[in-house]
Amino acid sequence: MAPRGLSPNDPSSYSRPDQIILTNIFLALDANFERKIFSGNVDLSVKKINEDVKELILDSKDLNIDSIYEKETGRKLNFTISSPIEEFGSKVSVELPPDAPTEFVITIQYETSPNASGLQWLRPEQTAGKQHPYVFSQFQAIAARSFLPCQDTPFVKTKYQAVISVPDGLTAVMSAICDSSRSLGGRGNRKQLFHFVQDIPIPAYLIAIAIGALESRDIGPRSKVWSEKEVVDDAAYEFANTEHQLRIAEEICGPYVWGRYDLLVLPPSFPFGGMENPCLTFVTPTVLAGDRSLANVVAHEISHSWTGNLVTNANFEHFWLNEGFTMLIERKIIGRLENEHLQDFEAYDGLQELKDTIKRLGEDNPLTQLVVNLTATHPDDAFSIVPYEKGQLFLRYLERIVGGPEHFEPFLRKYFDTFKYKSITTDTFRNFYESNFAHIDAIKEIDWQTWLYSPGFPPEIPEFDMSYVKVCTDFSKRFIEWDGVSPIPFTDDDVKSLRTEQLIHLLQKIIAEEPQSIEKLRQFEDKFGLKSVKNAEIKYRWLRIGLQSHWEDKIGETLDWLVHVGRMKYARPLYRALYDWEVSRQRAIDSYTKNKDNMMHVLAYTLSKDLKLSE
Ligand SMILES: CC/C=C\C/C=C\C[C@@H](O)/C=C/C=C/C=C\[C@@H](O)CCCC(=O)O
Ligand SMILES: [Zn+2]
Repeated sequence: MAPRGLSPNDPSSYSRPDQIILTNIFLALDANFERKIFSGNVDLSVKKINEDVKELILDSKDLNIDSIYEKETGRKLNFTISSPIEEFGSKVSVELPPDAPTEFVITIQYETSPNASGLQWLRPEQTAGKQHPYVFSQFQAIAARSFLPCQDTPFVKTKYQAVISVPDGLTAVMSAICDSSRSLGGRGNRKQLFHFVQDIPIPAYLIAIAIGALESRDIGPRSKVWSEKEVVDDAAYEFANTEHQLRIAEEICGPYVWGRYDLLVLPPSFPFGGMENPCLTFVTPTVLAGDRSLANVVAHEISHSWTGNLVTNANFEHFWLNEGFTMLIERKIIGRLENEHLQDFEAYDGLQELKDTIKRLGEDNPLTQLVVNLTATHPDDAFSIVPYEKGQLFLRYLERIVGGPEHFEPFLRKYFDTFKYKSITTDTFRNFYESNFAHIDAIKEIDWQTWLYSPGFPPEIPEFDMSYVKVCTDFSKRFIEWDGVSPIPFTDDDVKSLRTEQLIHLLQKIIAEEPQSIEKLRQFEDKFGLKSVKNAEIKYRWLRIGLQSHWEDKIGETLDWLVHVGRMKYARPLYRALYDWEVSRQRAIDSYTKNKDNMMHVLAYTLSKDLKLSE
């Protein structure tokens, strides 16, 4: 448990941007794969808000800080580093010279730790090509402080530039524009330099880096896909609709300001489906289904170009502002890209997952509120789909109250335009909505208090178009009522008639049912071709169904899969299911213990709690 930080703006940060605020970050770092560290300098430009401020407080985690000095004069600055508070890291207090001007630059010489919570260093054998090492970052929510000393709060947004030196033969990419004219190594050089510029102010959690044997393919006028060469062509196929999605997003949200929209497909230990790093979305290889059926992850990350990256939650208590809006825009993109039935189908599917999550967490659990209190809670411990799905339901409700998309979408564009480059809280959004729709009487009936601050189910569930749901409900009923002795109640045509999304939904429905007999599951697996299924959303649900029905064959299959796949969305529920069954519990713990050093920190940390190995 961490006490609320000193910051009045953010319980997860030590920093005091109300006193003195970062205005620019310049990183000059060397990537050392032997030692698994970055080392070098960061120049932090700062601006006093209070002229009497005596110290600059920065967040850090496991950083080895060598020296801090004023850049212009070279004067050394005294600093102290507090003892760390668990996952929150240490407070770095830098003494400011009494005559420091209002704006100045400090240089910090430092190196990261091999255990940096925001970085994963992979040995060559852990990569697709097996020849070269790889490192990637995941800084949301508060792991940027393990890469650089900074004000690690989304309240603070800065531009950044970086010069990264990497071993010859490897390529560095960042959440910025690469200045390729300056990013040259030269034959025979041991190291090559990559230069990056991010000219739009972003919070520290959106700084991102990956270095590996990367190749790229153009997939549109402003997009490339990057990955190791073993997967780059599959990735280019899967994401071929990116430009189309970007154009639809611009119709809904306004101009795309980030210049490039590239994608990086990471190794399978990447812990999330996607991460909206500006200019370069990071994406898990588990979305490479081979049939573009999981491209909604890209619609989601594209949406973040406005929701989260332009208009940002001021701290992670207001995370729903990032994710609820993103889910809304994601589904609007799907609606226009495909059809409105699918938009509603996905929203309905999300509602089922929300119900399961609220049931699991408990209806009175404060973490099921839209706005949460993170005073004593680490953001990683608060993370769930609640801000995503409950947030999206709230926005759909707010949209309906004011007369539907025709009125709400122009409002959304105005909202993005008004608050672009800023970080805001829920109150700012509420005031903006209420003043924009002051002429609509119906808004008086909105129960903001319950929607925002009450735990449990949302006060109102919209009516969804059920065209795609009906067949899933019918299939699920047929399966559940089937005795397993008579012939399986599905024809080959039935199987072919289902869209991938419907099969996923059908499996989700079966998860919510009582355990099924293994004989039924075997026949279902054959009929629907689930044994060697490539689609990770299907595989994950099928493994869950197998485990909850105590099908022993599925224990080994699950553990084998999870040795490589670190996506939290799959790994956590599957590990929990293994833990819940006494037959698989010890095997799950043994497998976790053996593999945890190969997992990204956020997964190892949350799994240790799921497996009751830590508090
Ligand atoms: C109320 C919750 C408060 C704070 C949570 C914020 C961050 C938590 C941290 O664990 C990082 C989350 C990063 C998420 C990135 C991408 C997601 O959208 C992926 C969703 C799951 C998936 O598809 O794999
Ligand atoms: Zn998101």
